[in-house]
Amino acid sequence: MFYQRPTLSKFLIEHLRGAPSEQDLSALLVDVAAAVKTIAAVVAKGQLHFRGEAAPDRATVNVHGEVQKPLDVLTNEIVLRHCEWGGLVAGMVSEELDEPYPIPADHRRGRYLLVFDPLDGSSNIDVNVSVGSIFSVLRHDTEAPPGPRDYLQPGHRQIAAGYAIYGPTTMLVLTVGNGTHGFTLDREIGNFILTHPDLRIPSETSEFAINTSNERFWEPPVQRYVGECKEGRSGIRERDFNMRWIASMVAEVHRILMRGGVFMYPRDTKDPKKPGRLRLLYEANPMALLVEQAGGRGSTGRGPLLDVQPESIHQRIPVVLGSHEEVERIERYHREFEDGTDRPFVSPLFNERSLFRPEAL
Ligand SMILES: O=P(O)(O)OC[C@H]1O[C@](O)(COP(=O)(O)O)[C@@H](O)[C@@H]1O
Ligand SMILES: [Mg+2]
Ligand SMILES: [Mg+2]
Repeated sequence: MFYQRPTLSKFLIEHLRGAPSEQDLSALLVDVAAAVKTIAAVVAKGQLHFRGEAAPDRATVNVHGEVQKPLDVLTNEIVLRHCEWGGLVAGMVSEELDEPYPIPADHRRGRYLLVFDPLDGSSNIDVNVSVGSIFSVLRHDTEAPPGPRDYLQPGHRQIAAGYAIYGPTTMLVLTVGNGTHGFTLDREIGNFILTHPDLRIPSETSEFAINTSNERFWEPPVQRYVGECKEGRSGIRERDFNMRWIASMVAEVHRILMRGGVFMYPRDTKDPKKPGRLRLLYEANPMALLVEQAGGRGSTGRGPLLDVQPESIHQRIPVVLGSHEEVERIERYHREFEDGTDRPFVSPLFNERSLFRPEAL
């Protein structure tokens, strides 16, 4: 089948033409895309994949203390095997590995570091809901093999970032620093085709995504923001909001890139040892870059995500991202909370237009 639209390889050649130092980057991204195609095929098979084989009977636990599903382990292997041999990466960090993955001694080492979450939203696998993979590429401009500290680069140093979403269609959404672009996998010809060039996130939204079962653990600025959204047209926002929660960050960010919205996994007090749920290097940073390249904003609630200096490879971070004006509003609520000028959140039962407001009783 012949397409007028560019394939991923053609797009990369055109977009990286002016950057001779990044010649190998397109080759690496093509390797990542090959891994994504393999994962798409495996995910699509579901339980059929393990038919007749010993589906692992002993659950393993990753560095985060989370039970690894067989597909977490398998998809991690798929990315490592596709990307370790091409002489393009110097090392890799994965959500599923305690330590950075060193390139085997008999393979050539390249000048890039690949960090990834091979299967995001894996709790959705058993219920056949969209999952994804997330990745980010950093530079490693030295001959020496990378140590853990070499991966601790702030998000604005990413030279490429992307995710794959395994939904009704498989898509690869990518940035190499000049916009965010979506490619759809044509399974018959095995190619990613540019179907969504230059995605733009509307700056305002009436849709938010947050796990409200954690509401009692949120900080006041987040309670204030979500409370005001829920008040809808009877509150200070003067319009109704809609809410979504897919429990798969890839699917939430994809929706935001397609039609706007705001996604939050904020700091909470559920587990005081954890400053957030999502991981900085391979979840928050790549998504923040994709969102910012599409005109949105990525924040911790207190400042830009892409400016955070990582302290460890599996560090967690609060995440607020999506439509620019909404994220700025949430940041303002955090500032007002910290300097004591915030408006205390008043239940809708007692707001200005309610019959139940204290002075009306
Ligand atoms: O259990 P919750 O609060 O719904 O968490 C959902 C979040 O966890 C994640 O699934 C974490 O990713 P992993 O599946 O890679 O651990 C995010 O995609 C999602 O936003
Ligand atoms: Mg994840
Ligand atoms: Mg994962």
